[in-house]
Amino acid sequence: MNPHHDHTDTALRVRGIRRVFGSSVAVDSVDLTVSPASFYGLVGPNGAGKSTLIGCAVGLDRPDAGTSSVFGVDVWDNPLEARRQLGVLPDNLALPEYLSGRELLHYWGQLHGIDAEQVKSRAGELLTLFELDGSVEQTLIIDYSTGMRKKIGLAVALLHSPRLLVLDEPFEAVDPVSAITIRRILEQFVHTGGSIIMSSHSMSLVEQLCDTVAIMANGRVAIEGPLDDVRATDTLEDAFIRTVGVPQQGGNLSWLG
Ligand SMILES: Nc1ncnc2c1ncn2[C@@H]1O[C@H](COP(=O)(O)OP(=O)(O)OP(=O)(O)O)[C@@H](O)[C@H]1O
Repeated sequence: MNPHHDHTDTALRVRGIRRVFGSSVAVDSVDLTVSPASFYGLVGPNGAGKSTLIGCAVGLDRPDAGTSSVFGVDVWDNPLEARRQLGVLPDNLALPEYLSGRELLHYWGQLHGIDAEQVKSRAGELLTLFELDGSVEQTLIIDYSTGMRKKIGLAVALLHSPRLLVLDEPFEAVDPVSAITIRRILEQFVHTGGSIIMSSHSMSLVEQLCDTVAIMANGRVAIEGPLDDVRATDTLEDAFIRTVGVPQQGGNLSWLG
C-alpha cells in the first residue's frame, strides 16, 4: 500500500485504540476499518467494550492510545470537520431535556449551520417518520420513553445528512413498527452510498443488514471480516458463542421457585 495514502476513501479507520478505566482495560489495541457504502456490525457480550470503542472512535471519549479518522479526517486533530461527516447515536445520549423533539432538531440544525428552511422540512419529515409528531409533538424530551429517546437520537444523527453513521444499539427499546422504519432508513442510506457501523445484540438483525462483522470480547476484536466468513457455515449466533464461549457451569438458583 502507498505509505502516503491519506485514507480519505475509508469511512472509518480506527487504529490501536486503547481505553483504560482505573486498573481495567475496557478496549485494548483495537483496529477497525469501515469501507464506504458498507454496513458494519459490531457485536459482543455485555461489557465487551463496544460502547467504549464507539465513544473513542467518534471523538466523544479520549482514548489512552490510538487514532480514529473519518474519511481521512482525524477526530481529535480536526473534530469539527470530522463531525460534519459523522452522525452519531451514542450510548446513554445526553439530550436537552426541556425541549420538544422539534425544538431539539431545530436547535441541532442551527448548530450545524443548516439553512433554516431545510432544517424545518427535514425535521418535519424525521418527526413524521419516527412518529414523534401529532399527539407527541408537545411532549418534552424529559417525558419521552426509552424508545422515543432512541428515535429522536437517530433523527439528530441523520439531520445534517452525514456520510457515516455510528450507531450504538439503534434498535434497542424501539417497537417493531419503528424498527422496520429504522431498518428501511438505514438500508436506503447504505444503498445510496452511506456507511454505517452499528453495535447490536440482535444477531438476526446484524445478519440481515450487515455485510461486515466484528465480534468483540474482553476489549479486543476476536474475529472480524465479511459476514459470510465470520459465520462460516453456521449462524452468526453460533459464531458468537464459539468465539466468546459459554460458561461451563451456570448457577441453578435452587432458591428460586
Ligand atoms: N465510565 C466508565 N468508568 C469505569 N468503567 C467503565 C466506564 N465505561 C465503561 N466501563 C467499563 O468498560 C467495560 C466495557 O464497557 P462497555 O460499556 O464499553 O461495554 P459494551 O460492550 O458496550 O457492553 P453492553 O453490551 O452491555 O452495552 C466494562 O467493564 C465497563 O464496566
